[in-house]
Amino acid sequence: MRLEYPLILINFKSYREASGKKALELARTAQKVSRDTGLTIAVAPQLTDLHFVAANVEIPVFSQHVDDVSPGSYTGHVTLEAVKDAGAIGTMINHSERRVRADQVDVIVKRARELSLVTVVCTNTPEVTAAMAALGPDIVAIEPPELIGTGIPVSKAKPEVVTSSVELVRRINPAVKVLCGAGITTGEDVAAALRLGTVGVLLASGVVKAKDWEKAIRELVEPILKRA
Ligand SMILES: O=C[C@H](O)COP(=O)(O)O
Repeated sequence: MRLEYPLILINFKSYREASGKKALELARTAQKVSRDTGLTIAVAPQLTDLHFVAANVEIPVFSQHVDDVSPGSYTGHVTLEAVKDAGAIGTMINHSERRVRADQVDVIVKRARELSLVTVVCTNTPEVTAAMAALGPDIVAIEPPELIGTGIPVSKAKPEVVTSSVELVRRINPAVKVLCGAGITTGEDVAAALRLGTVGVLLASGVVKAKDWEKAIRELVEPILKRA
């Protein structure tokens, strides 16, 4: 599946509000807004919900994590092959809440490419973003961990972190797309992220914990529609 941009990637994390049947409800809500607006809205459900969600929606579905192991005797691990079989189009790697070593990122990115899986490598500083871009993922997502879940958007609180990351990626590997995340909750936060040179956002609590998911997602994409 070829991803279109801008991209809104909603990470369900381990929130109870978006697990089990509710994971599919939220994914279908995202799909409804995506169909109405023509914008790419992707979801990253918990692993236990991945196949269930991917089998019942047409929007892009990502795994939140994979391990750097091949199929075989690896109890409790998650292989790229398994998330592909489950219907994911790609995977996040190295989220600040699920860190892996740089050498593991390197292995995963290379193997994901062989399997035509999209890779979203999460980073915490411009320097780490530059290092991860050199490994050739499809996407890097710069997210200062201290802003995660705060509702204080990185695109306004730390714009320089975003612009530095965009600039470094442009220099080191211009084929890599840049998302930003952490504290993104409003359409203006998304618009600010796009103005800073990213191609979209990675977010979680602003949608998952919203009382009205559809209203929250529509509000997020409104400014993008105005740009079009
Ligand atoms: O994966 C999403 C990021 O950790 C941001 O989380 P947040 O939108 O709740 O701040």
